[in-house]
Order: sequence, then C-alpha cells, then structure tokens
Amino acid sequence: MTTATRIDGKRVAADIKQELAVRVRALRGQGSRPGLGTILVGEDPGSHAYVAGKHRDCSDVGIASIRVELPATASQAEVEDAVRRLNDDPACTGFIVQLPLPAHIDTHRVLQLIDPDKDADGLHPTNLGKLVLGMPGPLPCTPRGIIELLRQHDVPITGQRFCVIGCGLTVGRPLGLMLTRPTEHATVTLCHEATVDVAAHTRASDVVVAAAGVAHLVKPDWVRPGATVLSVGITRTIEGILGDVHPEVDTVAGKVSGATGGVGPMTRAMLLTNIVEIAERGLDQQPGSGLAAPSLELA
Ligand SMILES: Nc1nc2c(c(=O)[nH]1)N[C@@H](CN(C=O)c1ccc(C(=O)N[C@@H](CCC(=O)O)C(=O)O)cc1)CN2
Repeated sequence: MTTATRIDGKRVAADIKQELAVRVRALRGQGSRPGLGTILVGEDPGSHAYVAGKHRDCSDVGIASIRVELPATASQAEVEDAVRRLNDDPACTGFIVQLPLPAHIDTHRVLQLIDPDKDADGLHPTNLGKLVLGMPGPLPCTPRGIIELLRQHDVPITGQRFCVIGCGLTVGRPLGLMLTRPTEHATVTLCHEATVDVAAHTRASDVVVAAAGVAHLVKPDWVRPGATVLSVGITRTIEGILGDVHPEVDTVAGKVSGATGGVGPMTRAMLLTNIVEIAERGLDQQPGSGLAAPSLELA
C-alpha cells in the first residue's frame, strides 16, 4: 500500500510569514505601518476561528489589527456602514468581510462597497475584472495559496489537467481564472452540483482540488494513481473537522493535502501578503518614489 507525500501548508505559510515580517519591518522603518481590518458578522464558530487566526498572524509579523464585529441581526445598512468606516480609516491598509454573511445580507452589495484599493481578498468586481483581463491587482487568498503551495511542492502546473470541484466565489471560480492565465496555462475542468459523473473528470486529472464542502466526497477510486489531491472544503462535526477528500485517497495519490494544515494556513499567509503588497504599493506611489505605475500584463 503506497502512502502519498503530505503537502505541508503550515510549513510553507510559516516561511512566508518570516519573509513578510522582514518586509513589514522595512515598511515601518519608512514610517508606514500596515494594518489589516476584518468585518465579522454573526456567531459562526468557524468564521470566528478563521478571523482570530488572521489577527494572530498579524501580530506575528507586525501588522496592526482592526477588528469589527457585528451581531447576526445586523442590518444591511449597518454592515455597509462598517465597510465605509474601514474605507475611510487611514490606519487600515486593507480589509476583508468574512464570508459567509448571514442570509439576510446582500453579499454582492457589501463587496461592491469595498474600496478596490483596500480589497485584501481580491473579491471586489473591479479586482476580479482585473484578474480576467490579466491586469495586476490583489488576488483571492485561497487560490493564490493553492498555486503557491503547488509550486513549493514541485507539482507541475503548466499543461497539466486540473479538476476543481466547486465553483464558489472564494475558491473555485477565481482558481479557474488563475490557473488558465498565461503564467500557469493549466487545462481546467470546473465541476459543480449539476456536473454529471464528477468522478470521470477527477480520474482524468493530474491535480484534483476539492472545494465543495462535502465531507469525504473524493474517494480513492476517483483518483488517478500518482495524482495530486488538495482538500479545501471542510465540514465540522462532533467528531472533528472532515475534509472533502477521503483519508484512503492517500493509498492512491502521489501528493495530498489534509483537511487541516494544508490550504487553510496558506489562505491566511496570502492575506498577509496582499496587505504588505498594498502597503508597499502605497509607498512606491508617493511623490518622489520614482517608480512608474505597473503596466498591463499581455495574455
Ligand atoms: N472573506 C473571506 N471569507 C472566507 C474566505 C476568504 O478567503 N475570504 N475563505 C474561507 C475561510 N478561510 C478564510 O477566511 C479560512 C479557512 C481555513 C483557515 C485555516 O487556517 N484552517 C486551519 C484549521 C482551522 C480550524 O481549526 O478550523 C487549517 O487548515 O489548518 C483559515 C482561513 C471562507 N470564508
């Protein structure tokens, strides 16, 4: 019985954080302290855990934290006011609205209100449009983390067949866009709940990214021997956290990331990276920095 090599997001994220701490020290030396804002609405335990982790990371690397918490009963107007306040707060370099929002809140209206220059998640329509056009801008954290994780584990991307299961806003949809950029040039199949025979698509793929939020969806017989399999979606149960990938996939796959310690820590590391990049751009654009505006990336 073969056992797949573990893809270690915790280690790669720790290395990225060390490098970011150096860049933050340099920014602070130039009088600029980056600050991450978060808006969290409601009491979802998972969202609270993720936001707490994001602020722990900030303190590890020297980024300031601005936390906004609203009750699950907050109105659309109250959530929108919180966004406007962070847009106007000079201590806030960039911020995120933790998703999902309660069902009565119109998520798209909230995301559209974020100042695109402070959009640390890369989910504002302007920044998603830039991604489609190949223009520079902040990239959604989980897809950016997935691509970095694959690179750091020597998993080839260009020309490879990817099957991404789930086409949500934070993972599947932007990941498909990023993997098909000229810099990656992968061949991507995006599967969703209406896809017929998802297993046929995964079996034909070199890399499977499971982001459906269905516990143990990807079974060993769904995987081509030696393929790379990333577990992104998680389900919280009383027995603990279950990933979208069945543990026995380890007996077939070449490389596997687990339900924890894989893509999650990379999502957080990429959020910090986006904040540091926004802060560095802010300094570069100050009069007298001598740096030109970035040009359009040609497809
Ligand atoms: N505004 C956003 N909301 C959400 C995003 C996002 O990118 N932006 N993604 C997900 C959740 N997410 C980020 O917020 C996230 C998921 C997982 C982790 C993480 O560190 N996971 C740990 C396990 C933590 C635990 O015990 O639950 C791990 O994998 O080891 C961080 C962030 C939805 N919302």
